[in-house]
Order: sequence, then C-alpha cells, then structure tokens
Amino acid sequence: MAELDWREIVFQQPGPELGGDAQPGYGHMRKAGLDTSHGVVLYLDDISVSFDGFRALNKLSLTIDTGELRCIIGPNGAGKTTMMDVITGKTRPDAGGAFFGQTIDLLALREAEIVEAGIGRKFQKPTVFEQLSVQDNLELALKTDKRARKTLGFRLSAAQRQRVEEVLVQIRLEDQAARRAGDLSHGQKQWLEIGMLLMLDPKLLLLDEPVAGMTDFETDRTAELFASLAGKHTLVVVEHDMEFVRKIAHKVTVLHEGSVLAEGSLEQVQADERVVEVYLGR
Ligand SMILES: Nc1ncnc2c1ncn2[C@@H]1O[C@H](COP(=O)(O)OP(=O)(O)OP(=O)(O)O)[C@@H](O)[C@H]1O
Repeated sequence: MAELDWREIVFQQPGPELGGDAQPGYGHMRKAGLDTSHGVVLYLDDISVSFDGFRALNKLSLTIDTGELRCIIGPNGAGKTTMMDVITGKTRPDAGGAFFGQTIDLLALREAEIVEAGIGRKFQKPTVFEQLSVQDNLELALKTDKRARKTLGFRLSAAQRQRVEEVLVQIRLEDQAARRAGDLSHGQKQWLEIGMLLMLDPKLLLLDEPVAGMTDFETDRTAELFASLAGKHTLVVVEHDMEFVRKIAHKVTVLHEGSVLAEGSLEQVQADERVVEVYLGR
C-alpha cells in the first residue's frame, strides 16, 4: 500500500543553511519579521467589510496582547467569522488596517503567507487525515512549512521528531500515536488538529468553536490545553459555550453588528446590560 509515499515528497531534511538538526524548531525563523516588542500581537484598526451592501464588520477595532487567551463572543451574525477571515486573508476588508505585531501588514499578505508568518487557524469541524495515524498526521502538518519543503531528503530531522513528541504530549495523545486518526473520538480529533497547527509553532492561534460537540470531560481537557498554550502562544477563541469561556477566559470581547460592544472580564461583560440584551439574555 502506497499510503506512506507522501513522506518522500513531504519530509525533507533541512540543509545547513536552515540549521538542520541544530534548529530546535522552525518558528523563530518563520517569524523573523514579527515584532511584538510593544506587547501587541494583533491590531485591527477600523475594519469594515460589506457583503452586497450589508456591513458584516463595521469599523471594528481590536487589540490582542502577546500571550493572551482572548475569547470572542456574540450573537449569530455578529461578525466573528468574518473577523477571523480578515485576519487570515480569506476576506479583504473595504477599509481599515490589520497588523501582526508592529510591522507585518496582514492586508498585504496572501493566505499562505499569513500562515507562514505565524498565524494558525482551526475551523470548527476537525479535518484530520482519517486514514493516517496520529503521528503521521502531525508529521504531515510540516508539509505546509516552506523550509521543510525546500530541501531534499527523506527522514525527519531530529528537531522535527522531537517536536512531534512534544506535541503528542501537549495534546495528550502520546499513547495514541500509532492509532488511526479516524478511530479517535471527536474531542481527540480536535486536539490532533490543534496539534497539527502547533507543529508549525504559530505565534497566534485562531480557534473557532473548539469545544462544540465535545463531552464534558473533553471540554475540561481542552480548557487545560488552552491554559497550557497561552503565554507561549496567543489564542483567540470564538465560542458560544459560556461555561467553557468561564473556564478559560481572562478577557472577553463581545461583538455585535460588526463592532465591539463590550470588553473586559467575563463578569464585567455579563453585567453589561447591552450585552445581556443582545446576547446573554437570549
Ligand atoms: N460571504 C458572505 N456573503 C454574504 N454575507 C455574508 C458572507 N459572510 C458572512 N455574511 C454575513 O455577514 C454577517 C456576519 O457573519 P459572520 O459569519 O461573520 O457572523 P458570526 O458572528 O461568525 O456568526 P455565527 O456565530 O453564526 O457563526 C452575517 O449576517 C452573514 O450572513
């Protein structure tokens, strides 16, 4: 069966110019242009997006600090997905600015370049390679890394192998490494996909309703995982599950009709009458 042939195509030893085994990871090279010295990793400035005259985002301004775990909540149609689409280059705004750190103008980059710059996105539904093992899925994630692709070779570098091991532990699937991904539970698949993002060591992770469909146990585990990732990574989590938000959030942003309605601790936004009216009181 030719199912592992992709290894030959995908995995290539980094050459000396890339540090080869000497590189503990790839992230810092990819993010060479990222400057978060002012403590801000993402800055959206007056972003507007219209679809056929309807304003999905309306002068949206938002600042996310480095290492934060930010929750974005809001009613259906508030613009949460559109905001993620703008950050990742999927949707281009009609007006406004979007900056990754001090210097990277996201609106000047293509989608693949934004991934390369260090922004990873997890959509709601898990999209793992079901026929492959957990470990192979993680290894395959490196395929999107330009530097891993560039050079010739066959096996993973020691640094890459070590990264797979680290991520397996982080997502708590170390005893499932050889298991077929299709046989995992829904929650485990979600963790695996997060692990695939982590293989590229993103500075900013965007996560869309990560605990939808999870059991309570899986939701708790996910809260622990996110808490462990914050600090090293910045997490922006769009979520409707308020219990989950309560577990993880330090700061919550409420979107409504394409702009920020309220921002603060969960207690603060829950006490805001406007938020209760448009969202929490439903
Ligand atoms: N490609 C599109 N074409 C037309 N309208 C769109 C498009 N994408 C989004 N919209 C509209 O823009 C508004 C904002 O949508 P968006 O998906 O960003 O909201 P959301 O906050 O993510 O909602 P939900 O919680 O339901 O996912 C909605 O009214 C939606 O119908």
